[in-house]
Amino acid sequence: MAAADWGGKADHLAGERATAQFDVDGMKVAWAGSRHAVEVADRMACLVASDPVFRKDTRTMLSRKELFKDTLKKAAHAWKRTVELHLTEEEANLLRLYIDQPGYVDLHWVMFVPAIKGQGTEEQQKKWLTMAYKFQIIGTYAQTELGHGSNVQGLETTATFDPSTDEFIMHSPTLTSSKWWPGGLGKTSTHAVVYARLITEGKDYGIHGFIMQLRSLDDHSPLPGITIGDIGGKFGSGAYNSMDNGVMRLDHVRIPRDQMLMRLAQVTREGKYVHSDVPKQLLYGTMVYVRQTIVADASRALSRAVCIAVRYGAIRKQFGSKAGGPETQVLNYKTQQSRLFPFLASAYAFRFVGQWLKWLYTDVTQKLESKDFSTLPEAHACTAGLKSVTTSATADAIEECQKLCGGHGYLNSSGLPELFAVNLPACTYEGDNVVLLLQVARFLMKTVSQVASGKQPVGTTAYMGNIQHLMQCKSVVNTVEDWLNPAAIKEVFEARALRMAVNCAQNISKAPSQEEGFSELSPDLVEAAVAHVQLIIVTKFIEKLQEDILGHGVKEQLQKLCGIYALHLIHKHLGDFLSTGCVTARQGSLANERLGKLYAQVRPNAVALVDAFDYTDHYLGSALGRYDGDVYSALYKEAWKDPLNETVVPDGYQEHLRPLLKQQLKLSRL
Ligand SMILES: CCCCCCCCCC/C=C\CCC/C=C/C(=O)SCCNC(=O)CCNC(=O)[C@H](O)C(C)(C)COP(=O)(O)OP(=O)(O)OC[C@H]1O[C@@H](n2cnc3c(N)ncnc32)[C@H](O)[C@@H]1OP(=O)(O)O
Ligand SMILES: Cc1cc2nc3c(=O)[nH]c(=O)nc-3n(C[C@H](O)[C@H](O)[C@H](O)COP(=O)(O)OP(=O)(O)OC[C@H]3O[C@@H](n4cnc5c(N)ncnc54)[C@H](O)[C@@H]3O)c2cc1C
Repeated sequence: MAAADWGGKADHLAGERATAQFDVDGMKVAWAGSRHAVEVADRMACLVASDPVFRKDTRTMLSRKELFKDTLKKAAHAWKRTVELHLTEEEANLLRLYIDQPGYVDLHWVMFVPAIKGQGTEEQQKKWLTMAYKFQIIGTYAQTELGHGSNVQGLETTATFDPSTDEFIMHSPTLTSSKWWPGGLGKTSTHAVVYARLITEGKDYGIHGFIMQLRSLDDHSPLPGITIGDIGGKFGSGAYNSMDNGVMRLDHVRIPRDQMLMRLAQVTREGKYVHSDVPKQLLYGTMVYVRQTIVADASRALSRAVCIAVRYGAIRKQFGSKAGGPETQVLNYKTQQSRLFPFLASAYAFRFVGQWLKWLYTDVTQKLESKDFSTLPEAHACTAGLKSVTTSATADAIEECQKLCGGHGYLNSSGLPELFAVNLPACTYEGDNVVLLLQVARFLMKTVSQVASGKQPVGTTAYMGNIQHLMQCKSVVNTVEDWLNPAAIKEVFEARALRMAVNCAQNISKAPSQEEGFSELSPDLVEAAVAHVQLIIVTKFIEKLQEDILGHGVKEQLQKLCGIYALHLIHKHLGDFLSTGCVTARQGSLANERLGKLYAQVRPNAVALVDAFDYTDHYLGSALGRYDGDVYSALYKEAWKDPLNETVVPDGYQEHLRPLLKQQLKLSRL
């Protein structure tokens, strides 16, 4: 299908496709998760690619105002098509994804609706979700303030209950309490879930969620007492500037009591605070949900960058043989392969761990519904850790893919600058990645202490129960081939993660207090958390290979990619593996040798492996990553679209360039 908007012209990558040793259709199914997923994604991608309203080839050339208006137009058109075509929720989500332009609808569907679902009572859900589902109201998630983002408990906005009127008074007491960042808040949202300190009967009960109407449903003007606007331009052209991230100040704005989200806690008519018998952390449930979706976003973004760099690498040629033979495709350089193929493997690894995380989230949600809260800490640690590791790796990889494409990768028409700019903030939003890794570390330290007191850990920390073995085992790897054994790979990752966590726990216990020790050792704790999360990713990839995977050669390719993912981490973090005594220097170099062989085996399959992502040229948005590989014509054509090329002689020539040139000419004649 990826050729659908390609039109059957000459395929410059045909030779590359002919060398593939596996069934690309089968790989598409493995990547997407099912045949149904491939089919529905194809249909939605084609729907978007064939609709002129969803064009995005000149997006980076638009002014902020034009870009914002274009986003409003696309969102409205998408909704129109959703209704006209009676799209299912799955189809509508994919439609939004392939439109590929961040906008208020993301916050509406990904945060506002889930916040009400998770924290609203049945009655509140009925009232607000009915309107939200029909887009009669547009909502956002207003948590972060100018002064605090990571420290949610430090938020300053107040919601003070007034029993005389049965209302909350929503107020921003300081400049730093201004809401700052919520997407869609700046210019679009009519409503928001606003997080504020609940004060009743003179007592501060901490942060709670409240539904507030922000703008008139007649003329869109802000309601009395609400000052609201956009926070200004952001990194890169196009990119996240399509989103109206907003600032909001509240001046004693009154809302009815029943607009406090009351599933987790209530305030009675008399003003009495009542907390339900559920963990207070459920207030953070929306963030857990979104972090889980961000892992899937990361694998998608990474796979787009890799697709561009692989296809371009197969087209781009530099230098020939000394004997004057043909020039070399840059993808054939071993240095390109060792930089790029780990990203290819990571894209698949993140995709599979994202599919598993979605399952975990669904499982935990079902347990929560039946009041089983036991798996909540693990769900928090897994979503926080995986969000952090996958988004950081993705942002770094997109930047490296730009370099892998040389100068042309720096052009907007390569698609890479925008891809980088859109995905970079994923390292910050929904929790700064370091802050989240410290949460994982906290969970690990608790687990280590539970293991020490004889409790058997479960789920993703079950390996810690094997402490006697893992603290002293030596890797059995003795030859390059031994690194093909998944059990050998898993063991060294388990041993490294456990030993790093136990080292941290032992060092913390030497500190004057737990808190001081945690703070002092936080850089080590972050590394221990990364080791644990990488173990999860490696494990889930290995488990994926134990499933039924159909299609000629598909499993074999995935085995190679799994090997690359794991072994490149051993190579990259060799210091960890050596210092914890999990591998010897010799085993480290055997891993590297194995890695080189795997790169050579993947090389003839590289283009087909990125074809399996099944991206249309529209979605990829890259002159370098085109399906047909006709890179140079595309680059040439794209250049002429730039507004600078609208006139042959540029604006400003008469005022600035001509006088300068004339003056210099005159001086030279003197
Ligand atoms: C071309 C592009 C195409 C389009 C692309 C479109 C992409 C669309 C995708 C859209 C997705 C997103 C859009 C971006 C929108 C962004 C939104 C936001 O950023 S919203 C704001 C998010 N804010 C944060 O994440 C704040 C981070 N901070 C926190 O989460 C917490 O405060 C934290 C974790 C730092 C904890 O703080 P603290 O240490 O103070 O602990 P607490 O006292 O609060 O907690 C004690 C206890 O609770 C545990 N805990 C913490 N969090 C959770 C949780 N979520 N679930 C369960 N448990 C939790 C914590 O570990 C402690 O446990 P204990 O047992 O006591 O150790
Ligand atoms: C594009 C974008 C969209 C967003 N959308 C929304 C939205 O829709 N709604 C919303 O409510 N918010 C939104 N946010 C806000 C976002 O959630 C916060 O920016 C994020 O949670 C990080 O918080 P912060 O900005 O306060 O960073 P800070 O916490 O101030 O971080 C600054 C630095 O301090 C470090 N640091 C902080 N605390 C610690 C610690 N305890 N230990 C060690 N290091 C620490 C961090 O690692 C970081 O390097 C958005 C942000 C962005 C960039």
